[in-house]
Order: sequence, then structure tokens, then C-alpha cells
Amino acid sequence: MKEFITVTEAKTILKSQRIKGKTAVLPLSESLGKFTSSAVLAPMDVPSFDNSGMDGYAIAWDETGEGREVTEVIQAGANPDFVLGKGKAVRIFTGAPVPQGADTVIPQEHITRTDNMIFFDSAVFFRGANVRRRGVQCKVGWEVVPLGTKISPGTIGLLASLGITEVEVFPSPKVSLILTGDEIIDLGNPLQPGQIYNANGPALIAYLELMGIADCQIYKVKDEESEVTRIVSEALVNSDFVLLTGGISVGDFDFVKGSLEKNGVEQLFYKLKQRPGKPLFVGRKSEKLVFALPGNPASVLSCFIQYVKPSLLEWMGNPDAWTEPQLFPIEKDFDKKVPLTFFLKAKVQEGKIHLLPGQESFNLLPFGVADGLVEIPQDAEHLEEGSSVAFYPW
Ligand SMILES: Nc1nc2c(c(=O)[nH]1)N[C@H]1C(S)=C(S)[C@@H](COP(=O)(O)OP(=O)(O)OC[C@H]3O[C@@H](n4cnc5c(N)ncnc54)[C@H](O)[C@@H]3O)O[C@H]1N2
Ligand code: MOO
Repeated sequence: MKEFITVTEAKTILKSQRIKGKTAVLPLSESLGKFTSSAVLAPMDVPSFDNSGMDGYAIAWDETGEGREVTEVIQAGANPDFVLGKGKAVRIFTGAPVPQGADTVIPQEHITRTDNMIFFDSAVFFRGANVRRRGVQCKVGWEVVPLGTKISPGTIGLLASLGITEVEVFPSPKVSLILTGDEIIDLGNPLQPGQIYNANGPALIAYLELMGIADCQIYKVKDEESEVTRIVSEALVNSDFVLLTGGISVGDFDFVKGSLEKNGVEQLFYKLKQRPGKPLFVGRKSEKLVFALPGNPASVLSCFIQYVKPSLLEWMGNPDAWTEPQLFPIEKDFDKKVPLTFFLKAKVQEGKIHLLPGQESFNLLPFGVADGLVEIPQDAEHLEEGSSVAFYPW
């Protein structure tokens, strides 16, 4: 039962969970942004035939550079079945197969042509010039994409060039998002006294979308224990990650912790020495992680960036899920009186950290323009202007 632990301890516990998604074979068209779960080996040589890198004339190299007689034309897509004779040349175009017997292509702008004869200056060229040899990109069996690579448009281009239609990856997780609170109203409805708009839901859905996670089931729940318990039970069946917002503190209507316990969620930790996000609860049920995020919107986003995001990235096979943050110098002196880790909304301006006004946990104003969060360590009481601080971008 870990309670009121440090940020470092919390991250160590989360890192040790080592929960990963099951691998899946996806069509190339659905693989963008996913991480490979095995290395990809080349199934063929690429290029699969010697071909011309230029529009020009293919010849058999000969230092003397005497004129050649042009006998054939080879277009891209053709399949020449002849052997180029001595003293002969073929008109050839970029990407067209170089015929047997030829080994060099002279670009047309270096050629003087008279009727069927071509002439060029052999001092400018060398044997093999402008011919893209079979297998020069890769040969059958080469590891072309290592395990743990994030599939980019470039990766897709490479795999397509190899004729690969499917790739083994870690898929995106199914996420359930449970929004608790009687006062929370969906956008588009007028607010009655005492009500507020649901900010946490749209913010988290946007963040998941940014991470390529589209499968998100949203539940809105009243602050009633039986209802929270029922929805948690459903969410645990339907998803890999369960995120909740609100109801995790100590008020009479905070039922989340009890509901998680009733559903057999094992507590990994509860309450951290941090601001915002002090009452964060993290639990596990078999291979599923549950994050009960404190309802204040700044706490929700801070806890997401610090704990949920890297856990999701790890599940999705990102080898750098828990990578160390970048360090930046802070623009001004900073003082802190309480022994808590602070996560502060910041902009990076001219390479320096500019802390934004309005750092209270209910206040979303700085999040409107922030580039990310800065971490002020638990034991730091005074930071001089120019001191290095860890920065976590969105
Ligand atoms: N006696 C104590 N009270 C509180 C403590 C404490 O230690 N002792 N901790 C405070 C801290 S720190 C936080 S953070 C909050 C967390 O409370 P809950 O997780 O129980 O969240 P709620 O009370 O349900 O809501 C808090 C706040 O956030 C607003 N909220 C909730 N959901 C949304 C949403 N979807 N969109 C926008 N805003 C939302 C809600 O209206 C409340 O204002 O507890 C402190 N209390
Ligand atoms: O997380 Mo609370 O928002 O620390 O105030």
C-alpha cells in the first residue's frame, strides 16, 4: 500500500509494471505512428534489377571514349532480352533496366549525337557511373527496420518499395475514460448555477488522439457509489487502460477509490508528494492499468503527461517511453516553500523556460498556450536564474 510517495518512487513503480500490448499484424495503411514489434527483413533485393539513374545512353565502359552506334531504345518498365554489343549504345531513361553487356550510363547532356552515333568525353566518367545496381539499397534478408521503430511516412515508403503489405506492430490500446461529477455538463448545453463545463474529457480525448489512440470509450457518471462501481466494472472488461477523473479525494462524494477496490483493482500507489495532482491513484488489475486522476483540470493534464502518457507509450512498444526529459535554463529566479515536486506550465522562449501565470490546479488559462510542463524538484527551495530544469513537452 504505497501512500504519499515521491514522484521518483511513483515512476519507478510504474516502470516496473512492464505491461505491453499484444502484437498485431496490420496492413501498411493502418500502421503509421505504431511501433514495430519485430524487425522487418527485406524479402527481395531492391533495386531488383540494374537500372539507369539518368536519361541518356547505356554503354559498355571503355576508356577510349570513341563514338558508339545507338541500336535500341529502352523505356522504364521494359524487359530488354539482348546483350549490348561492343561499340554499341542504347538510348535509356531513368529507372529503365540496363541491358546485359552495359555497365555505364552517360547522361544525355554530356552527349554529342550525330544521326545514330554518340560521342562523349570519357575523362569525365567512370565504369559504373549512373547505374543503380541490383541490391544496392538492400539485399534479401537484410534487417531494414529494427524492432521498436516508430513507423513514419518514410518507413511506409521503404516497406512499400519492398512489396511489404503488412507489418507486425504493437497496436493502440483501448482506453476507457470515466468522468465523474454531478456538476459536469457537456459542451453545447446551458450551464445552471453550480454547474461547470466538462473540460477534462475533451482535453484527454485530444491528448489520446495526439498519441494516435482513437479507441476511447467515454462514460459520464454521477457521484453515486453503485454507479461508479458498475461503470468501473464495465470499463475494466472493455479496455486496456481505465482513466477516471474526479472523485478520488477525501470528500463525502468521492467514491472512486472504494469502487476500484470493490472491482479488485490492486493499489500501486495513492497520493504523491507533488503539486498539482496530489491525490492521484494508480492501480492494476491483471494486465490493465487504472489511473484515477484528481478532478482539477490542471491536475488531470499534469498527471497525464507525467504518468499516463509514458505508460501508454510503453504499452504501445515505444522503447523511449520513459525517456529522460530535456533540460532548459529557467528565465528567472524561482522560490518554493513546500517540499513537494511542482509541475508548472511553461513556454520555451529563446531557449529559456518562461513560467506562465495562473499555476493553480483549477486554472486552465496557462495550459491554453503552454508548450509543456517544467519539473521543480521536491527539495529545491530556490532556483537561480539560468538553473537547468527538466522540461516535458506535450
Ligand atoms: N480536505 C481535502 N480536500 C481536498 C484535498 C485534500 O487533500 N483534502 N485535495 C485537494 C486536491 S489537491 C485535489 S486535486 C482535489 C481532487 O479532488 P477529486 O479528485 O475528488 O475531484 P473532484 O472533487 O471531483 O473535482 C475537483 C475539481 O475539479 C473539477 N472537475 C471535475 N471534473 C471535471 C471535468 N470533467 N471538467 C472540468 N472540471 C472538472 C470539479 O468541479 C472540482 O472543482 O481535491 C482537493 N480537495
Ligand atoms: O492536485 Mo491538487 O490540484 O494538488 O490541488
